[in-house]
Amino acid sequence: MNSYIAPAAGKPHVLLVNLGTPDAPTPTAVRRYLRQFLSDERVVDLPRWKWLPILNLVILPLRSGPVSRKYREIWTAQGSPLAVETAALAARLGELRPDWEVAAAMRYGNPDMAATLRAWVAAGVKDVRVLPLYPQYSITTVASVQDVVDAVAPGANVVPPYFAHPAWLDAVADSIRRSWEQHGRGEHLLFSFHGIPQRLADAGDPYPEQNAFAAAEIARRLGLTLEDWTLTHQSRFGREPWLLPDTQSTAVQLTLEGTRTIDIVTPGFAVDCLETLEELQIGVAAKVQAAGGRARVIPCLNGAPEHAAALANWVDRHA
Ligand SMILES: C=CC1=C(C)c2cc3[nH]c(cc4nc(cc5[nH]c(cc1n2)c(C)c5CCC(=O)O)C(CCC(=O)O)=C4C)c(C)c3C=C
Ligand SMILES: [Fe+2]
Ligand SMILES: [Fe+2]
Repeated sequence: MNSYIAPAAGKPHVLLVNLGTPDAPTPTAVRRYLRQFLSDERVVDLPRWKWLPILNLVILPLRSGPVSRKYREIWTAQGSPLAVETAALAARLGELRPDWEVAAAMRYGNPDMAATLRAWVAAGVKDVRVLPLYPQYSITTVASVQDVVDAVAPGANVVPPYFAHPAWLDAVADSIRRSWEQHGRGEHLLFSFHGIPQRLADAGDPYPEQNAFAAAEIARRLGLTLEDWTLTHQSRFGREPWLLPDTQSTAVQLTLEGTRTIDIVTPGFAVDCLETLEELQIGVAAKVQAAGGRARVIPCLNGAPEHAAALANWVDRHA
């Protein structure tokens, strides 16, 4: 025996988990992705006998084609923005913390979080930390990641939501300031968060309060008054009432009332994705322009060094 080499299994293993995205911007790949995503009872909590026929006979046949065309509009040479940016963030975190093994995975689609966790458990890794890339808790997102962890790596540590972490709040506020310096400051700032059904909020999902806290803390860091900003929700799905007010209606209403320039920031999304790049940057911006105004979407933190540093610090605190 010569020199001793510490086994890789001895390092803390940190898994960043994002929602997931299709493997290709095609109807077939989108269908496969939506089937897995929308079959999750945490996401759609209707009785299976009622939901699965609707999903398979109505939603998937009608939605896969049109949604694949939306993905096509934002697809990059490296792949889906959500996958590319999540991998970039994981790489940045790995550079920052060479003492950790860092990987990126998805709740739905690839790379599959369950497969990564099973491989780590099989390799004898003792210290596994899972960081869901959702700043705010929702049963529809974080509880679903927890389900997979409970099933395949029950000894792993799931790091709590970071919506109140000062370093993260500072990083988002700084990104808004930087956008203002580069492009000028809009007359109004919208904090746009992905929606959930109002019914889940009424039943106690803490998501709305965590969004409100984060938006108010970021606004405070920017010295904004209550007239300067509005919290809105986007990406409504299905027919039941979702959280209000809606991002697009609010942006158009503000424009019609005379606001000429609107900035939109999305502190519920760790990285840019279909919902920020297509729904907001393409869709909402066009509606605002048609109403005679201008909306600018501020990029997510993505692989920014301050983002990786804030998350590293948060993971450390919850070891
Ligand atoms: C009942 C349906 C849905 C709930 C509840 C929901 C909650 C939720 N979603 C995110 C983050 C993202 N969602 C994204 C896409 C997306 N979301 C839904 C449905 C629900 N989301 C669908 C059907 C889709 C796919 C696109 C479409 O068919 O319209 C994405 C982007 C994925 C990408 O590939 O870029 C993100 C991110 C959160 C944070 C959340 C609850 C808090
Ligand atoms: Fe969603
Ligand atoms: Fe959407």
